[in-house]
Amino acid sequence: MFELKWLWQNLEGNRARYVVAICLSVVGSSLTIVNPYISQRIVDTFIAGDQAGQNLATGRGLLVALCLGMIGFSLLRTGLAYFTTMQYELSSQNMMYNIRIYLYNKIQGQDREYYDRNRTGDLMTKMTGDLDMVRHSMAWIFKTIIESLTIFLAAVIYFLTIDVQLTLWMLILSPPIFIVAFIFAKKVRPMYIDLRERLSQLNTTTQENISGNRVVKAFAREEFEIEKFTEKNVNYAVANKKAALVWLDYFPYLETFAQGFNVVLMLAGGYLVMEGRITFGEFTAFSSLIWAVSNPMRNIGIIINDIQRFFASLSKIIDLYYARPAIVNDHNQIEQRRYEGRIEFDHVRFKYDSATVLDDVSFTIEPGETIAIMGATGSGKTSLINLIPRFYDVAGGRVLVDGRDVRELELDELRGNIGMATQDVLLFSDTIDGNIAYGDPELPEEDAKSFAALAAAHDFIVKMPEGYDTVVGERGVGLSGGQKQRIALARALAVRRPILILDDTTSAVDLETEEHIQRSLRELEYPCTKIIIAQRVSTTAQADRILILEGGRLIEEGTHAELLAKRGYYYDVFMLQNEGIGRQVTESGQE
Ligand SMILES: Nc1ncnc2c1ncn2[C@@H]1O[C@H](COP(=O)(O)OP(=O)(O)OP(=O)(O)O)[C@@H](O)[C@H]1O
Repeated sequence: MFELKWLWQNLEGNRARYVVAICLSVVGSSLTIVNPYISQRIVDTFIAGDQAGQNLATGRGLLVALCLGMIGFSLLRTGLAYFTTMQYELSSQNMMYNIRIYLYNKIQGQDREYYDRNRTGDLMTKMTGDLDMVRHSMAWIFKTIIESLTIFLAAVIYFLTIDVQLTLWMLILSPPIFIVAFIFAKKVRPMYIDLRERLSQLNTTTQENISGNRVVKAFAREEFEIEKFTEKNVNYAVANKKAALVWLDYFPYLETFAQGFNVVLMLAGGYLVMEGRITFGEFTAFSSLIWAVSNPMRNIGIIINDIQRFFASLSKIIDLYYARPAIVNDHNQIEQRRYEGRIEFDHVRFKYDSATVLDDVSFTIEPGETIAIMGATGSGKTSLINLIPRFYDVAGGRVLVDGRDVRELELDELRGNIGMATQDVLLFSDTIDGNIAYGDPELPEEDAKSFAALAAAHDFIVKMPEGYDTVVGERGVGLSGGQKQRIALARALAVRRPILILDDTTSAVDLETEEHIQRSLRELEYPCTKIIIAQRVSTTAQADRILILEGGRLIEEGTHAELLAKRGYYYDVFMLQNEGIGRQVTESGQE
């Protein structure tokens, strides 16, 4: 079976330990029959046999030895069980540790499309609940199965050596138990797959609610969110109960059959004792080992339950394990070149699934140029810039950097030549200094400060209680939208890359601050091609050229003055923005 083969492969480095654990399980479980055997000897020799009285008088030494043997074997079994469990735990924990690292790297290596398709809550479920279910199965469920099977077989073999007929009478109950268990397993499997899906939905709802908590509060939608959560919670609980109740449907049959072993033993065993075919001691051995046959049968339902959960979780992990991103970053250790920063879009077409977002887009940006991109919301601006670091691949045409198709370039090198501040600002829960130096951990504090000053962030940072050492909360909590944008800009500038992409980075800052940032960008001390997505004419007016996108097509291209003269989309936006603020920007781009 593929899943088990996969587990075995991933057990590498811990296989010997796991095999030792299995062997010890088998040995330890086989020893279960030793004490019933000693009991049988004691009963036949000293209690119920014809010579019992005489043996008791003359063979006390043997009796004591047998009793000590029983105690000794009990202790040995306990010690073995302890050591065995430790081996299972160690090997399964080590294996999961390795798989967890691998999966985490795998998630890191996925492309943007993967993140578009997969929910965070689902990925979190895979990395936590599913992995733990598999570990639990490796350590406990497999152990239980192996030990139950061994005890069952050892008991049956021992019974056969005593009396074949009685053994067969007892095993008469096994086939119906297996049939019931098989039907149960078939019925319950899809339920656990469904249950796993509902758990993932529950986690996704919880995760979205926690990360979107500020929006929930802003719209006073707590009640709605609670209802949404309750619905998912009820769904999960109902599915859980349904699966548990299926087990309960089968439980009475399995339990009755399991109890039936005692009845068969009493009837058939009692008859054989009366007939003199087996001794009273042998009957005692049967009686004290009957659990070894009935318990595995009784537990078969629970084991099947766990096995189904195990396979449901394992298949999710395997999906993630083998997920191949379309855009693969091999992280080849090559010497990274510094690009000049020439960018060319050559009849680019791009789509998400089947929806075309960019169509026949062509333009060239020379090294050092500053290009502004403007367009209505949804016109494809972000999609366009995402093609440069190859977050997505084009559906047609080519994107070239320094004259080479980005698909031919080494991804680390390509991305290592681009500084980017995205529209959705994400800061890590770290110090402000740590956030600015995210792309270059070696960045001296003085440099972090000077980039913060360029991004108009220095003044507000030094006013914070601990200045650059202030820890910002998750996603930059404690900072205003504009402050977050400025730190993100400082972070993008601090890496000193030859291509700088800013996606609406100054949308939340006031005009005066924006002017400061524009000046900084013009006066950057390192050579850099800048692509700036902006909605304000005050930002775009300063650019060497402006591209206007509409419905995924490039409809206008030129300088501020050229586009105004064209009296098209840009001119309309210019007029609209300047009506209310007293024509701050003139046609020549000066304030
Ligand atoms: N990950 C995605 N999957 C599917 N469709 C997407 C995805 N991202 C964006 N789109 C769609 O692609 C189109 C262009 O989106 P894009 O974000 O590029 O526009 P934009 O011009 O940057 O908009 P805005 O100014 O609002 O940021 C939109 O219709 C959007 O719905």
